[in-house]
Amino acid sequence: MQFQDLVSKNKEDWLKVVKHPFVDQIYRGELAEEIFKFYLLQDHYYLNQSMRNMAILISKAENLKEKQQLIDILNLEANVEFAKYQELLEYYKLEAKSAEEMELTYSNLAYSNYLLAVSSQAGFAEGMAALIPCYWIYLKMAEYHQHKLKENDNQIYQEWAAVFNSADYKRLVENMLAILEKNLTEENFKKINYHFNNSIKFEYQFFSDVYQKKVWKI
Ligand SMILES: Cc1ncc(C[n+]2csc(CCO)c2C)c(N)n1
Repeated sequence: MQFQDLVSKNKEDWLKVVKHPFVDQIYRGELAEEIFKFYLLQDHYYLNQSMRNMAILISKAENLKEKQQLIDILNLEANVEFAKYQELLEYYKLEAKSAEEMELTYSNLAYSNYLLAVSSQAGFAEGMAALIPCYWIYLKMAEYHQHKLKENDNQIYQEWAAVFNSADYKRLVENMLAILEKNLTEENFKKINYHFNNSIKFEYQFFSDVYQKKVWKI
């Protein structure tokens, strides 16, 4: 079994994420600033949880090479993406809040806790399968919308997009895919696909809630 089998099987769903209006508009420079600011605050929480999740996966990695690769990715997350978010929050004079102090979207709370639950309670391969859409889909988004940046005169959105369009980022994602592929078998494919698909759906819902600025209310 190969990563490509997961890609084909889930194509209809992941293309919906890639083509979500939030993504199209950010690459065109047309996304309303209010929505972007809302995304930043929600995503700040998500990234914090995502770093915890990576730490769990690092602890479960099978060998030194996999550990080193995952540590590199955590390093990128902490020192590139998360650092960029801190800068952006300062630029917009926004203050990142803890979960108890902010209103989260339902999908943000559900997705970040889903990742932590799979990583801590299921095996290493399942944890990787649940986590990979988060990285891989941002690469697919970059590939699909990159050409729109030429006419995008929003400097902030350009900088945001640049994080996911570097050779370094591509290499890190490819390393993750190789780790998953090594752990993919006929026997575990169904389970792996289940987690991969759930996270793709969570990515869609994350954008969808943010696009509507829809916090969790009953
Ligand atoms: C909901 C949500 N899903 C995925 C990402 C993208 N992302 C999160 S961590 C990471 C690794 C590199 O820092 C990447 C690409 C996001 N920001 N928000």
